[in-house]
Amino acid sequence: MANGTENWVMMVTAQTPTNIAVIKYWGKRDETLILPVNDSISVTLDPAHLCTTTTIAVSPTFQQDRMWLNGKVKQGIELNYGLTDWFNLVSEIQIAGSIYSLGKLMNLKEDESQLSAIARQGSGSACRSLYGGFVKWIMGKEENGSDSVAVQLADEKHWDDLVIIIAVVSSRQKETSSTSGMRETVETSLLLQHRAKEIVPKRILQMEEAIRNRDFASFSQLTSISASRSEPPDVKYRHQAIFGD
Ligand SMILES: C[C@@](O)(CCOP(=O)(O)OP(=O)(O)O)CC(=O)O
Repeated sequence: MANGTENWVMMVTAQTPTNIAVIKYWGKRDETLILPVNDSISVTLDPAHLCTTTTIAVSPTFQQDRMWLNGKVKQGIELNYGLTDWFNLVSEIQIAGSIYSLGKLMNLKEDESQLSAIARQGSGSACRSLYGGFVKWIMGKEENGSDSVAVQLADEKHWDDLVIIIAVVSSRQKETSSTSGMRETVETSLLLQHRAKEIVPKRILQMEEAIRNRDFASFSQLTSISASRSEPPDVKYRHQAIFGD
């Protein structure tokens, strides 16, 4: 306990990879435990190119919780410690995963369910960064989230000539956060439950097969359908002028 005379600082640093979803999750069934409405699959990016370096510091001399992101203080963060996060990428763009690297920092190696639960508190998709290669985040059914875990589908050597190019088209922070976008979708979308129950489970199986067979045509097609959140066929019945752009 702090008695006013102690001035120690304890620091731990961890580095974790980021991941990019190829079958995305969109919507949470529990916002506290961060439990998704559907399974998702991602590719973990090579940490030699993209990663997050997180340093956490605790000290009885710290007066308040503070967080720095890429060297700048972030406001409105409530933590019981000082935390610095560095992305080796220019901005806070949407590359899912690893934001606080919490599981790794706490060094909980044994229990996969606990690791996923802790990583999810940083950002739901962060639990997929616990493994390299291709990773599935199983949504789980239990109310306490114990079966909502990340599992590795194939390691990083399985498809080693697959190259992912990240093109940063804007460094502006996105206007709607994933958290609020998902909340609004869960509250208002008539199609979300249909997507989660009927569409995604089939896509997950197709994607698993595409990864297993290193079938780039299917892999890329499934990835782009999942990213656009619209369904083929992409038929526009109205003239372009009606859309007003
Ligand atoms: C579209 C997504 O990238 C959304 C990721 O959302 P987050 O997991 O980053 O959301 P929060 O937990 O609210 O921080 C889809 C995905 O990565 O599966």
